Amino acid sequence: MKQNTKFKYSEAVSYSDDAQGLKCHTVDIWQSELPVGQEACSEYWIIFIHGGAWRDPEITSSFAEAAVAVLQDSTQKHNIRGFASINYRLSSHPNHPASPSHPEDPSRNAVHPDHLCDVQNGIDYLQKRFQFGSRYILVGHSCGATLAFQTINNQKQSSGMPIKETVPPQAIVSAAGLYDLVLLRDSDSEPPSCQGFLSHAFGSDEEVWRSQSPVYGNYDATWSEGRVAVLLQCSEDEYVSPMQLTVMEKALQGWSRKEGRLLVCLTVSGRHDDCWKMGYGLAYGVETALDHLVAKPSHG
Ligand SMILES: Nc1ccccc1C(=O)C[C@H](N)C(=O)O
Repeated sequence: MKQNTKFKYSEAVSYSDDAQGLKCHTVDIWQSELPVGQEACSEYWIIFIHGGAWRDPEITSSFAEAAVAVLQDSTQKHNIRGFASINYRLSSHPNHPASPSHPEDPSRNAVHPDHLCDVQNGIDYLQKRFQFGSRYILVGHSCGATLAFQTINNQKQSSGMPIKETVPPQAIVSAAGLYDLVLLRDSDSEPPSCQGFLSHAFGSDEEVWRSQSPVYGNYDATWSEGRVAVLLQCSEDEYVSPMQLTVMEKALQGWSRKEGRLLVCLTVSGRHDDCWKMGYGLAYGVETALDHLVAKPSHG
């Protein structure tokens, strides 16, 4: 019965085989309880990646809860096979007022590409378990948006830790994204904070910041599965300037020219974190992506 779509919730499912069993190597899952039917080819997994400047211990996988609640009740719910929200190791934040990081804590001392490795491991776990291939939408907020685009650009990265090669998503919904890291630092307000967390997350070599910035991706070459990119900006964002969206829109323009692809930029109301705290902003982005994916199904 369409009206009875229910999603079974599993909290903190481990995606890693490490013996430590770290909480940061887990994913929350909401799985549709409907039997896989004829509509399976129009059903998507929605996979969330949280923000928090790679370091904020108060922003975790649970950031997706409000958007999941909105989407479970939306007209698009029949096109959703499940939701997942990925935790990943954070970078150090020794000055956090309530929970400063400890130098020995393996979950709070990550440096690029650790965050990305974890996200790719989470997606790999979900892809193996649920077999959805490219039929998923990656939804990233703030640095989670950076990570979402990095999963496409870093498929074959060979230096450092091995990164799982996951099948890229058919759509990305990115909200308040950090797309050009050097520009982010250069447009920092007073008192500056970006230099600090960017150095903790990527080290001091700005060439790494540049090469890891989503604006320098070659999406025409690397994202052949991609059919929709929805870029959201928050009208009262206190951290991210509208320039970030402008440069990313430009970076995706060549990719978007191919027939059947959609690049949309949307403005949602509220401050940097309101779009996930209230859920409506992220849900609106996901609904926009699903509208296009389902109206023009690909049979590839
Ligand atoms: N300064 C930023 C610039 C861009 C994006 C996020 C932030 C943050 O500070 C977010 C987070 N609430 C934090 O304090 O870590």
